[in-house]
Amino acid sequence: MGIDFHKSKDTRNYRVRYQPYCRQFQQPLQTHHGLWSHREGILIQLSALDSGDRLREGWGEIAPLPWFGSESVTEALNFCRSFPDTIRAVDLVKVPDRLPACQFGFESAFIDLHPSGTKSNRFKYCGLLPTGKAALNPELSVWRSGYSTLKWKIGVAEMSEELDLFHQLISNLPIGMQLRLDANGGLSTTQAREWLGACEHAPIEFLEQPLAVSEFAAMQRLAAEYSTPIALDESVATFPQLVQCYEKGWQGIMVVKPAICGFPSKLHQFCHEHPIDLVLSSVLETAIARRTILRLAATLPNLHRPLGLGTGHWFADSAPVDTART
Ligand SMILES: O=C(O)CCC(=O)c1ccccc1C(=O)O
Ligand SMILES: [Mg+2]
Repeated sequence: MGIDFHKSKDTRNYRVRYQPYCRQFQQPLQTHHGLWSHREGILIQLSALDSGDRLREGWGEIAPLPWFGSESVTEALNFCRSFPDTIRAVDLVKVPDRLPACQFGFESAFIDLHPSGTKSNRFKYCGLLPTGKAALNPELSVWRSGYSTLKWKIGVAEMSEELDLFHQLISNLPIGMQLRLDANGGLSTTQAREWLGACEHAPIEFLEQPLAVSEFAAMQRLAAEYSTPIALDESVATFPQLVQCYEKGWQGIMVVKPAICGFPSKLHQFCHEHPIDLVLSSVLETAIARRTILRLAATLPNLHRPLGLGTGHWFADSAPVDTART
């Protein structure tokens, strides 16, 4: 990950193959952005014979999240079709900034070809609860999966109804369990204040993206006024946005979804040069992108917060996707 693959000495020609996929969720995920029922993406495979005539393969994944400002799967697929079917590491610069999920996918495949022996890190994870009343079901597997932190979506239903569920959820939380609340930018300033008031004496790790991306200054004011931390998510979706929020003086938590944040090497470098309070988070990608994210996590400094990757139970077919055809 420390290697910048744009300047890599790897001059080999790799054959590129790609395979679109679609995975159904066990149940749709309800967020302020709407109802989401399946994940579509593209698996990337690079292959070449090495000097000893052994086949070398690297895998990457493009898992866009257009409602967060990344490209769509169609745009990603059009790019894959237009890209040469043989590439070298230096060709990564040709993946433009308007396609951050493609930047992640293609560089991931190169990283996979050059695995560096990183220390194995045992991380804590945050499990994703279903939205609304469903979270209260004690039979849910997330309650028994050993998570120390759970995330619950808000900004979806009527405020009073959600607050009522919130109090029930809090009173049922096991001792020591923390909760992340994620509004996906769906609250007004007044509602955000009401939520932050309700969080005051509850075990809330942070309130994620309470307001719309355009409300940066208002989120800075909320962060200064309340004891519950505010985390940015949609506001820092892509790498240029992350840099911009940092430069505008955001000192709070940043939830970064590597799969839509552009080149992992750029994120790696930025995190090494700047002391950011980082949470890595899933976009409900497959095991391929997850592997890249875990490799990245193992190389980052100050990654003290549980990883937002506790989403495996979301898929109906939880077997890892490990084959690709063209
Ligand atoms: O970050 C996590 O803990 C879980 C992942 C998550 O919440 C999520 C998953 C897919 C798309 C958007 C989001 C989000 O954080 O808003
Ligand atoms: Mg979020």
